[in-house]
Amino acid sequence: MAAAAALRCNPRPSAAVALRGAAAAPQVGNEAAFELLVGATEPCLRGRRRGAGIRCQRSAAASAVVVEKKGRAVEPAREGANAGHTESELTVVMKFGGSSVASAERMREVADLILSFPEERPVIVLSAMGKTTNKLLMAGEKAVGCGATNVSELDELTFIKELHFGTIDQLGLDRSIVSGLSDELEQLLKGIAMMKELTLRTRDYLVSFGECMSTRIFAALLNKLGVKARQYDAFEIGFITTDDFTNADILEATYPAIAKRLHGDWVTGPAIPIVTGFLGKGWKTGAITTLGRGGSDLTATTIGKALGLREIQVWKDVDGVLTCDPNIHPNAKPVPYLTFDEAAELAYFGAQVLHPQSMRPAREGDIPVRVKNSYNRRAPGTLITKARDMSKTVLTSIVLKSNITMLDIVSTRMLGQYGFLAKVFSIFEDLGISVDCVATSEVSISLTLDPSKLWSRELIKQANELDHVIEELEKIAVVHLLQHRSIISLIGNVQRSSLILEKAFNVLRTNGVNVQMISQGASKVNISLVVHDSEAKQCVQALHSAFFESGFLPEVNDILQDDSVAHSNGTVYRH
Ligand SMILES: Nc1ncnc2c1ncn2[C@@H]1O[C@H](COP(=O)(O)OP(=O)(O)O)[C@@H](O)[C@H]1O
Ligand SMILES: N[C@@H](CC(=O)OP(=O)(O)O)C(=O)O
Repeated sequence: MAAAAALRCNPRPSAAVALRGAAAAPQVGNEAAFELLVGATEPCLRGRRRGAGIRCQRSAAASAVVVEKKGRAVEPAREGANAGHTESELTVVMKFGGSSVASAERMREVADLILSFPEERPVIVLSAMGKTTNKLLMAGEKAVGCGATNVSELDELTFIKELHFGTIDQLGLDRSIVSGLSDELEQLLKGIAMMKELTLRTRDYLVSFGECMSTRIFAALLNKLGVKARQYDAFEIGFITTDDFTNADILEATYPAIAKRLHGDWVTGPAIPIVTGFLGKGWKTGAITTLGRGGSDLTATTIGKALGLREIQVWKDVDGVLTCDPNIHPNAKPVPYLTFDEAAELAYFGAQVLHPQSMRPAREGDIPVRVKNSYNRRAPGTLITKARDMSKTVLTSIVLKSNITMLDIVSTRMLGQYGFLAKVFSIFEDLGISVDCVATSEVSISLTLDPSKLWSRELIKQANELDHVIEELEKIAVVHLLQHRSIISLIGNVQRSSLILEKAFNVLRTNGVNVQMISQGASKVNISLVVHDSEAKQCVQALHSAFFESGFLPEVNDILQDDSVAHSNGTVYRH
């Protein structure tokens, strides 16, 4: 079986490039203890990779680890734990968010959780502890105006030091693990105070201390527990990004680079990799970048794709992706299955639970993503895959994105009809502003602007930025700027749009809400409605109650099984 797998994995061995020599080691069965694996000093015989990264194989005959560029895709069997992966390979990536590692107790629990999966050989991605990122940002803002001599007294700096040194003490670790970083952080804050300026580039350097500290502490904890672990700063191991500070995009070169580094280190000296989430290195500047708030999810899926892992797990403080934000509706329920498309729409349109870009690598590598609760391990969570049976799906989840800017743009007919749309969008392109939802008529366009892209510019400049957009648009159109709007996204099966919209508009009419724009059709899994901010939460609550708590969906499912309704173009059903 192993030999056959190896053959399939390396169809053109002559094209392979020798990476590193290594002595043969005995194969270890899947059932072998975790400690045995991480304690092993020799690489096992074979490994193979899927996805866009490199494929690695150690030839038994040549006694060398070989790496070759991805040729034709190799489909491993998926059945069973670690199916298709040999013992020399890392199998899953497990990402733990800030809430999962917020304290010494939580770190112990996460260590215990990881060790409760002895059959896995995981890569661990960690976020900063608890609210550290927010505290760092706050410290930076305060430093701008407090004067260098007062930096040491900043409450946020004291909080960060107490949290990290306190955690180290409680875990019985050595303070030197982070003392250098702590000094560097204080120096940086003094620098900001002296310059009286906090640029986006400095902001990214500043927040990087959170992940750099949490990963060092956690790696030290695992090592203390007798489990070999190795800490990595993502910006040192090949996470190459654009230089868009605070919202950088991962570049393609990242995949082979991190696969080479993580796999190479693993086969020469197996130790669980503990990688900083959220961080990268700008390809032009060489400076530390961040991937946008919540970006550790993206770090995890990038690693999953690069190494062709069996599964990507993101461990949160909720029982998976829920039917809506639990802060909006306490009765939100876990959604057991999602497709990458649904999850991507959901994330992009505001569900904080997943980073907006995080589904892309998973989809490209076709690696399943499991969203789990580190506070409730037994909860099944949400499994996100390429496809699922949508035949009985109507609505999956309701998402709210607030504080949206909307523009109504009506042509002054200075341009021909065919030139109007092109001109409008070229203005957004020139100014680098993303558009979320669009509705067009012959001579007008309504659209909403992506707040995260606006946010990524300095907040202070936002007003000027919009002024500039409007100034440009007014050369060809009459423009109305509508602020404080919200997008409510109904994620589900758009093939059932009549059913969804009939129910939704019923609810909105009952609540006296006027929809200001609707966007449907472009996405097969999302219908977006724009309402005023002041009505949005109440709308989501009412919609959630109507769709998920009133027995509506089970009733619809019953009807969908009835052929007569299946052919009734979606309009005949009971209320
Ligand atoms: N549809 C949703 N499903 C689940 N959680 C959601 C949803 N919308 C918003 N959330 C919020 O997202 C939080 C989890 O995301 P996040 O804080 O980024 O997790 P972590 O920091 O652990 O990665 C939850 O605590 C919840 O409050
Ligand atoms: N620490 C970063 C990155 C991150 O992903 O965090 P979390 O996983 O806790 O959402 C942030 O707060 O944005």
